[in-house]
This record gives sequence, structure tokens and C-alpha cells, in this order.
Amino acid sequence: MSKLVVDTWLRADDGIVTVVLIVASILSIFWLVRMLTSKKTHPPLPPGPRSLPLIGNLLSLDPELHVYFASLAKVHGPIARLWLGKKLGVLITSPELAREVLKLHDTTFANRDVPVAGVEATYGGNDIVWSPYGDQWRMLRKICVREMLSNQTLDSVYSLRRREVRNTVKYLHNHVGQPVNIGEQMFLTVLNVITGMMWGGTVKDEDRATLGAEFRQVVNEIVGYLGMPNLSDFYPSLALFDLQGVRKNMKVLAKRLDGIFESMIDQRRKMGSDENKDFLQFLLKLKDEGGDYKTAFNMAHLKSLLMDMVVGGTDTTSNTIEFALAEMINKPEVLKRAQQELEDVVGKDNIVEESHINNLPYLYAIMKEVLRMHPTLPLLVPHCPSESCVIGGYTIPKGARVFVNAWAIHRDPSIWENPLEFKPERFLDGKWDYSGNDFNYFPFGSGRRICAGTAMAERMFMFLLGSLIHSFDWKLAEGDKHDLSEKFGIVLKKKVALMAIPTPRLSSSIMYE
Ligand code: HEM
Repeated sequence: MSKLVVDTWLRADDGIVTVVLIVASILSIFWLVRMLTSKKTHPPLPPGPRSLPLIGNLLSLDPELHVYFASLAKVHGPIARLWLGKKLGVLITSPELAREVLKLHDTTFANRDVPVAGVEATYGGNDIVWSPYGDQWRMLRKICVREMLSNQTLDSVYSLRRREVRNTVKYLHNHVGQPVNIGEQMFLTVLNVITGMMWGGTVKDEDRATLGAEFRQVVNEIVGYLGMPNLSDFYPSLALFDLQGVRKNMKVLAKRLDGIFESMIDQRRKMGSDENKDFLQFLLKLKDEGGDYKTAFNMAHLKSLLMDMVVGGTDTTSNTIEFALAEMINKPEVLKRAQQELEDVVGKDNIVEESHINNLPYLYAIMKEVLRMHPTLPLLVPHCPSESCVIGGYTIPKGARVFVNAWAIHRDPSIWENPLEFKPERFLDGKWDYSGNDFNYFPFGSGRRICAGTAMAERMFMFLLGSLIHSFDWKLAEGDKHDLSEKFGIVLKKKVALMAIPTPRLSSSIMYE
């Protein structure tokens, strides 16, 4: 090889080295700049407990999720993460951060991470609770709130609520001196009101025990599966195998309710259109004739709205009343004070009417206090950001399951004096309300996804519990201990059913008819 060729090669090599060095330097600068800027735009994930590869934190989950999540917040702070298999869970446990999620970034977090159980229960997630934030959700919510849950509609069907509440008082009067399963009776009363509003149906007195208990069991199981950690949700690639059988069982339960819906729809179709102007008739007309909505209203929407009302409206209200009565029996001075208020406003020779409820501030304070201590949906319905978002200085990636722990915030000693004491008086000054603007106290949630049934829940609670304690004195069944412990589910319930014995306290037995 000639010297000239070797020199040329060496010079060419120098050139290559120089070019490589320049490119490397430019790339390094780019990398550095990216690192620095990406650090700025993508803060880290929230802190959380150490997790195992693939399994994440699944092995340390406690069935009482609300309590377990509160304990994690104590260690990791008001925003924490948890790996549920491949799914990222984010726990929000302070009023400030709840405000960021539910108010400042309301639109981003107005979505749901729909569990497999939710899809099965609601004809493919076609209901209000699980629809993503968008036209379908807007349509369903508007229909429900306007046609069934508005104050105006509720006023127009007062006679129905009155009839059911009177039936319950009568039933209790027939069981004076005997232990009554309060949750079951409250469930049945609310169920009758809701089905009465939907299609005019009520469970007859003779079927009260059997049909009511069956309905309650189905709703209980559906609600149970909705709150249960399910591997199919945490490992979507395993969903096909349905390892815990959640989808299979949910299908069976949904089918049982669907059978009832089908037969109601059938009966309603056979009736003339002028008979019984109820919610179902309105929905059928909307389905057949169409409405002024961007999304066409179909049969899946119709049935899933019925499902929302039955599942979302019954257990929630009845469990709250059961907790309230249990707390009052445990604190007889609270029961006495509420009874005195009713005596002052209603009298002992009169029965409670819904028109009285606005004049019962102490009973209202009891409702607020029970929703503070035992918020019916302790973690709300989990929210899900539609895009990555920074909360409290940490990134919550798109698609994470966000649990806002209202239960823990409602028991935070830095906000509430003696938070574990049941003390309705704390609400008497009207300082706290649950309209969703106060993030120290939000049992119905806040923002776009706030509960759609607040007005109905309020009326049923006040009217039904007011009637119960105005008409009867209450004590526990012989040998029963006061037990106020909770059992976690998407809807919180009493661990031990309240069995209580009614004793009449009104002046005449006519008032129990
Ligand atoms: C004590 C009674 C009740 C309580 C404490 C309660 C509480 C709640 C809460 C916390 C949420 C979730 C809010 C969120 O995701 O941020 C919710 C959603 C909902 N509730 Fe209630 N609820 C009650 C009764 C009812 C009743 C009686 C109905 C209807 C008959 C109802 C219908 C709904 C519906 C449809 C949603 C879904 C709203 C949406 O995703 O847009 N609720 N409720």
C-alpha cells in the first residue's frame, strides 16, 4: 500500500473521529436537555410501598380497603401510589388534593376505569356510573336527573313515598317487641319507592320477607363484586380466563335483574300509553321516538338506567339509615333529642310528613354526621384521568385508578374534633354542607360526577328515619352488643346486621295504620 493511500486513510479516520465526536456531543447535549426538561414536565409518580415485579402490591391488600388506604397515607403522605398488578392505583387523602382532582382538574378526572364487573352489570358499561365523560354520559345523566330525580319529579310522587313509609311503619307495628332486621326493612322500603317510580311496582306485604330478601341479596352481591379487587382488571391479558369467576357470577346476577326488567317492559308495552305515566314509560317513548340528544337512546341505555336506579339507589340509602339507627341506639341521648325535636314539630298525635323535614335541624345533623363517619361510598366511585396530569407535584398517568378516600378525610383529627365520636351537634351551626364545594366533607362526591341522587337520598333518609323514631322507641335484641363496625365494599355496610326491637310511642294505634 502506498504511503499516500495510508495518509489519506489516516486523515479520513481523523475526520470520522471528529464527526463522531461532534455527533456524540450534540446527542449528549440533546439528551441532557431532554432529561432536564422532561424532569420538569414529568414529575415522578407518587411515593408508595415497595412492590414486587408483576404482582405489585396485590399481596398486601387488606379487604378493608378504605382503612388500609388510610394507613398507607399515614406512611407515604396524602398522595400515594400502589401497584395493583399492572394497574397503577393512586390514593388521594387530603382535602387540598381532593380539590385538585375533583375541582381544578374535574374534566380530566371525570372518567372511570370501568371494572369487568361494571361492564357485565350494565349492558357493557352503558349506564351513568361507568360511562366515560362525554355525550352518552351527559344524555343518561340528564334523562335521569330531569325525569326521575329532580325535586319537581320527587314532589310529584310524594304519595308513593308516603305509602311505602306508612307500610313500613305498619309492618314494624305488627312486629312490636320482636327483633327486626333494620337493613332489610329499609332496603325494601327504598326499593319499593324506586320501583314504584320506575314502573309502578311494589313488593306486596305478603311477599315482603321473601322477594325483598332475594332482591337485596342480588343487589348486595352485585355491589360486592363491583368493589372486589379483580385480577382481570389488573392484568387485562388475563381477563379472558376470568380467574376469580367475577364475570361469570356477575352475568348470572345481571341476568336475574334483566329478567325482571324484561317482564316490566313487556307489561308496560301492553298497557295503553296514557296509563301510569312512570319513568319506564317515558324511557320507552324516548327509545321509540328518539329525543333531542347527540347519542341515540337504545335498549341497553334504557335497561342500564333501570339498573343504576335499583343498584345505586337502594343499598346506599338503606345502609345509611341502618348505621344512623345503630349509632342512635348506641347513644340514647341523641335518639331522645331527635325524638323531642319530632314531638315539638310533628306532635305525638300526628304522623310525620315529608313537609316536616325542613324543620328538623337535629335530624338533619344526624344525617350529616352518619355520612361523615360512615360515608356510603368511602372511596367514591374511582375516578380515572383521560390524560396524564400533575397533582400535588406528582404525575398521575392517564388510565390510573384514582381512589379519593372521603372516609379517611372525614375522620382526620386535624379537621374534626374527636372524629371517632358520633356527635351530630357538630353540624348544627350549618357550617358544613355536602354540595361538593367543601373538601373536608363530601359524602356525595364533587364535580361533574357528584351523586345524581342526592335529593332523593336526602328525602328518603329524613322521612323514613324520622317516621321510625317518631313512631317507636328502639332497643337492641336481648344479648346483642353494640357493634358499629364497617365492612368495606364500593358501598359501605354494617359488618353485623342491626337487629332492633320497636316499641310504639304514639298516643293512638290509629297512627300505625
Ligand atoms: C345516602 C345515599 C347516597 C350516597 C351517600 C351517595 C353517594 C354517591 C357518591 C359518593 C357517588 C360517586 C361520586 C364520584 O364518583 O365522585 C355517587 C354516584 C352516583 N349516585 Fe349516589 N349516593 C346515594 C344515593 C343515591 C341514590 C338514591 C341514587 C339514585 C336513585 C344515586 C345515584 C347515583 C348515580 C347515578 C351516580 C353516578 C354519577 C355519575 O357517575 O355521574 N345515589 N353517589
